Amino acid sequence: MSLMSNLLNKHEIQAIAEQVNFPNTAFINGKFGAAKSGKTFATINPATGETLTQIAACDADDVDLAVAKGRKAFNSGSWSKMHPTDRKNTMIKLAKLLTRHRNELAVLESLESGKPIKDCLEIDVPETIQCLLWHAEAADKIYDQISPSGDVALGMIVREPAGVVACVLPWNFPLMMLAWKMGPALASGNSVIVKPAELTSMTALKVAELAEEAGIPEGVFQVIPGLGETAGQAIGRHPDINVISFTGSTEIGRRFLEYSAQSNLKRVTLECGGKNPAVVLQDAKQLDDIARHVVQAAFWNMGQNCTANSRLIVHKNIHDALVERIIDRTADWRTGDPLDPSNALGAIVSQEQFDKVNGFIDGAKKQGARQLTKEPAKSNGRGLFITPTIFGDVKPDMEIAVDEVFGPVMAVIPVGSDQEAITLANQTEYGLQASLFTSDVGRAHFYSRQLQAGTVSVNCYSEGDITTPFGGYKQSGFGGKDNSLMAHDQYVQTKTIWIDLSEDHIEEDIG
Ligand SMILES: NC(=O)C1=CN([C@@H]2O[C@H](COP(=O)(O)OP(=O)(O)OC[C@H]3O[C@@H](n4cnc5c(N)ncnc54)[C@H](O)[C@@H]3O)[C@@H](O)[C@H]2O)C=CC1
Ligand code: BAL
Repeated sequence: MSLMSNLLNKHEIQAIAEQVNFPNTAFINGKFGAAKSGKTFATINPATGETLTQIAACDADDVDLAVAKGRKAFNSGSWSKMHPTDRKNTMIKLAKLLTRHRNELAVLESLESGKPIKDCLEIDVPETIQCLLWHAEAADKIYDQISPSGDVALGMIVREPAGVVACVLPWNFPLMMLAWKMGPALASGNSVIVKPAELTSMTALKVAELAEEAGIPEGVFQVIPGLGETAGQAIGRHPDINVISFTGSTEIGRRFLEYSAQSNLKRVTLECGGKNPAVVLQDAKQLDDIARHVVQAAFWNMGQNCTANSRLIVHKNIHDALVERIIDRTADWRTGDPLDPSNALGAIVSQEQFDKVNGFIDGAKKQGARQLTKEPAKSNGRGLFITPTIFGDVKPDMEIAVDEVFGPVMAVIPVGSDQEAITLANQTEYGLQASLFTSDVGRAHFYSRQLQAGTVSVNCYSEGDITTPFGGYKQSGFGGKDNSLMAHDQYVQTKTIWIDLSEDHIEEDIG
């Protein structure tokens, strides 16, 4: 199956946008329907301010129903005890359906999130499909273990699905984060309940439609859109959910730990914020390449990325030459209509985020940071646009050097030595990702070990790929990893089965 998305032209994209149906009802036990309360909330196109549709606002009653149906499906074995090869094939069928609907998914994703359509077509949708396929393939390739317990016993360590899993999603990569979680959770045999972020519910609901068509049994994959305070909290506190896999802010991640402690001690895995550094050592060469990576790292997805490199920590000897190149490169990142495939950046996801990012920009100016790029274009009158903004001479204690901005804002911090660069890079409560640039392989090894981050990319900006575990150190994450086979560990529990093989026992049995 080809995962390559043909990049459509502007007119073709517009035509899809005009015809596409907006999925807006919850998907519980194989049926689409309104929330029990009948309540809805608006989903808004951040590029135009228009309301796209009203989405079912699920709350505790809907969560109760979905969990009951998920548990029933789990206990029935319709999925949990299905032969792993059949689970694999069903998930592959889903991936094929996603491929068939890839353009529609990309347009829905762009419309509700403001993400540039080029990214949706070339990155988000293909990687979503690849992720589901990769985990599907793993379903019948992960083995249980036999312990080294000698001849007197057979110690079997078996992996069993955890049960009912809830995935609580962010809005910055709605489809990709869905796939990162539903892929391994379904492949391991769980019943999966998804709560999309309230800003971006539609693509998860479209996936539900396709999951049904693929033949995933009812109750096994359910989507309950809703607000964090209501649906999210009800999930967090539910006594019959076994695992919650969360991506979002550290503040809400912390709350899920509280919910768990106050309810049934459900397992919680957290993928939270970051204040990620790009560290450029004194010996770094290839400044053009470095500038390309640093700009991508800071501004991709309008900087709304948990691994955004929002701090550039650069040795003073190469500072000017590098910063000049970065400013030149930034001009290539055209910001505008997300549905125009020639734009690299789209809209900021919501008014709240837009105000928050502008607050950081204003704060940086007040605190004395030097604005190196033009005054950011803050809006086209209707939509929420902020052009890439770079501040120089940033002091390590300024807000933009400390807080997660989650917008297209880069803080440049000059340093006098490589060790100072590493010390500053680690001077944060977060530890998700760090990029390190050096021309010396020894330094690369030495300093990448010193960086306190779940992923360190050397001479590039990267989060790794589907084969490498993703998750943070410190307050960036907790409890498990996304991606790679380790992701499956989030969604299984291990059981020891100890079978006595001692001679006494056998003689007794034989009589
Ligand atoms: N690590 C990451 O990838 C992300 C980080 N963020 C950070 O978080 C900041 C705030 O963005 P938000 O959308 O507000 O993220 P958030 O952390 O509030 O939302 C993430 C998910 O948690 C749910 N949620 C919110 N409040 C809840 C509650 N009280 N109980 C249970 N569930 C709840 C939301 O509905 C959503 O599904 C951003 O400015 C950014 O700094 C946001 C999204 C993704
Ligand atoms: N960049 C993938 C994870 C996240 O931003 O939440």
